[in-house]
Amino acid sequence: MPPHAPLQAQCHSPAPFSNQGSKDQHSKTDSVQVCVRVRPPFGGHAGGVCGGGTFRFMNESIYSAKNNQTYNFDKIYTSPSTTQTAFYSSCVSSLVSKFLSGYNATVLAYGQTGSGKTYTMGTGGDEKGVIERVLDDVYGYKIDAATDKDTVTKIKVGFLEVYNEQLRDLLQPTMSPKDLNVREIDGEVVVQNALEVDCDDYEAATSLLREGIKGRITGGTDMNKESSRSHAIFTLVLEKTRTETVDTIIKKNIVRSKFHLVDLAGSERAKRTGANGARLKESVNINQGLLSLGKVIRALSQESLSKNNTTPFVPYRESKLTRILQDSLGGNSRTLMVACISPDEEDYQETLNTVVYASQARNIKNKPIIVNRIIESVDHTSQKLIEDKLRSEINNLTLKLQQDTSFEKKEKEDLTTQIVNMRFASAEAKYRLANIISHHTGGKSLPVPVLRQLEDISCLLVDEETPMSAVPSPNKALKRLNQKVDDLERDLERDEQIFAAKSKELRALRKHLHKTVGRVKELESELITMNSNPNPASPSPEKVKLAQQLRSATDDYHIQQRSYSLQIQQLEINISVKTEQIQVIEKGRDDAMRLMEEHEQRKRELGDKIERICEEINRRQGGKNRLELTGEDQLSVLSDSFDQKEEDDEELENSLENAENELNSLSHQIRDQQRIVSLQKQSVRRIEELSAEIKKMDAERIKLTELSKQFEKGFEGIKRDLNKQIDDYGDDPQPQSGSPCAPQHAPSRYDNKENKENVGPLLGMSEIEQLRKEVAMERRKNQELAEVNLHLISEMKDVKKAKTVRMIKMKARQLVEVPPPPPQKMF
Ligand SMILES: Nc1ncnc2c1ncn2[C@@H]1O[C@H](COP(=O)(O)OP(=O)(O)OP(=O)(O)O)[C@@H](O)[C@H]1O
Repeated sequence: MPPHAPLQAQCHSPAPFSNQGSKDQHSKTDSVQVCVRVRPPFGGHAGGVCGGGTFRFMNESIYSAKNNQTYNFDKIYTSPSTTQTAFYSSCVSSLVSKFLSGYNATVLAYGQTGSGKTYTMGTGGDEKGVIERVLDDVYGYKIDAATDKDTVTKIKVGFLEVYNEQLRDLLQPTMSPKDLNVREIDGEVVVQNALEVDCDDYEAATSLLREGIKGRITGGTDMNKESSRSHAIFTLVLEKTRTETVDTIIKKNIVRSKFHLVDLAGSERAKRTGANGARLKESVNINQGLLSLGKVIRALSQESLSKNNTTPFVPYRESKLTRILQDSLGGNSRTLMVACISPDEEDYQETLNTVVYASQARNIKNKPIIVNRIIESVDHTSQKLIEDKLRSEINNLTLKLQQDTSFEKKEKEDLTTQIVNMRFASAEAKYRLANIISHHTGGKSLPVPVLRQLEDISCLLVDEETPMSAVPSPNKALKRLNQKVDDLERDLERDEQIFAAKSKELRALRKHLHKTVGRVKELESELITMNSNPNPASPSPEKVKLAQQLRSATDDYHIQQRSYSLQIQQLEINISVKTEQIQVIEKGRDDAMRLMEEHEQRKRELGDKIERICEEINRRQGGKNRLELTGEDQLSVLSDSFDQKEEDDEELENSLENAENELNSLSHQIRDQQRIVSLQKQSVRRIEELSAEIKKMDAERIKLTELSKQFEKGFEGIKRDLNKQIDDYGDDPQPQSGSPCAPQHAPSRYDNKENKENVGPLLGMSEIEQLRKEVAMERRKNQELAEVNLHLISEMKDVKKAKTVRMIKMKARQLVEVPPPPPQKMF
């Protein structure tokens, strides 16, 4: 153990260190802060670096007499009586408050072995060092922050060690160093697979610190019998999540900051430690990390000193240590370097090295910023309340529409019955009219104009074929509305067209009725003039009855078939719309999957490329190490080949950086694609729903088609029977050609006994009068019903529109955030 000399009186006590900045240009808050701490001499010896005059210490600078140089710092602690508490509060505590407000922070302890790094940081021994004090403050803050109900504060702890250029996770010692890779993700340097443990309190965090310290690799050297042989990086992660809810949107503002507390391995030259064998290899690797750190510091300090702002190459990737500390040096962090030095005369060279090294670090400019992420999601509880409210509104509307619809449906059925009755009455009127004419003219021919008019009336009475189509049920439309949110507007338009067509039909019907009534009036006057003529023979009432039955059956058939065909048409439209929706959803999903696979493939290729480049770098690094091992004296001889290798390295570094950048951007794209795919996944449920609907509609369509065919068959049979019976009577009253022989049968209301009895053989004036009254009454009823119908249609339109708007809004809200459904089997 070498003799140690005590510090003398000219060593200054520390003045409060503040990150507000001191007088010179380097003290700005974004420069790396550097303070020097001199270890008290061992065994109370006097003399040494301070006392021997080798160095002269001032408040913020050190003068080296041997090379006549002055080195500036932010603060210098030379007094043996500087306590850990005083050092922490004057030097480190201001960094903690920055960390708590969201900035990244770093404290690095640098210096030769035995100079007090471990003592200062508290990564060994019993003294409470910087790390525990930082934890004290941070957990104190956490307790204070707990009063803010909108903010959740989480603290995580990680503890790594870089030993022999390999990473070790001190919180999971069994983890293989090969699985710990340094990567840059979203602009943040992270060690993949390294443990970050959630620690709720100070005790939990300090116990992890102790556990990690136990696992650290130490060993005895000539200079320190318990020397740390690795770089130890204790990391605190603070995550503050502030949550706000506006309407149904939950907004999370997450601020994440990192605090690296680094105890570097001793910076002394390998030969001074008296190391050989494994210890020598360790020393070389330690030096390698520190050498790279030195290069990074030199490059960054040149960058900030350069007048033309040229950016030299910064070899962060040269060692694991510099890669992890990339943010702390020249990046997004507030950084403090504690340069620990020994007071002993014999450590002069190491002390000078440390002083030079550390003073360079002061030139590094960092760019600290607070990084926050905002995540928005849907508040499902309030959304559910709104949905429930909307659902109950929809139910009310449905109920109302059902009531309206059943009323409307009944009215329409009545109307249909009345129209059919009226047609029957018209046909009967025509027949009776023919009888009356024949009776009054006694078989003589009528004047031509009278015959024409009679023909017209006859056509009008018999050829009335205005079909009755079923009015689409608003209730059905409402159900469709619920099922097909995407087609709401199209549905509405289609419904309006149907309503318009229906109204047109009703108008045409009224017009026909009007004409019929007019004709009946004209007929009346004609009949009065012809009253004196005798009554000719009339066709048998049975035949007339048969003809009426046939006509009635034909009418019913038409009405029913028309209704079937409209329903089938509507179903086919719905099926094709839904099929189209399925195709669109499936195409989108397939495209996203294909893109993602392509990206994954590219990512694998890039990963392989990066691996190859890293291997190449390691191979070259091995070569460089061998060069260094040949001894310091031969370094100058080999410097040329070393420089060449560095240039090659630079090239490799660049291509590695490019590959990593590409990999990063690919990862972003993949994440985006994954988001799209997870959104697409919810479409699977939609596809299933749509498919079920299509299946149901298809079954309905087949059923309707079948019914229609059966109906046609039945009608053909009835028609054949009736025609045969009519033919058997041998004379004329066949249905007119205007009644196209179309299919159908529904059990005819004219088949029953009561109706048969009501058919009289001939029409007299009183019957015509009666008919006229009936027609007028029907017309009035029709008008009233048409008005009711129009009123209903306009009400339905309003209701539908309002519902459409609500549904579209609801759909839009659902689309804003729907939690990705669990992966499902694709349809
Ligand atoms: N400021 C200080 N006050 C009192 N004792 C100190 C101080 N600094 C260091 N020491 C003591 O000096 C010895 C060496 O210090 P320490 O182990 O911290 O050195 P180190 O730089 O971490 O060495 P290594 O790099 O080999 O791990 C320890 O016994 C420590 O207690």
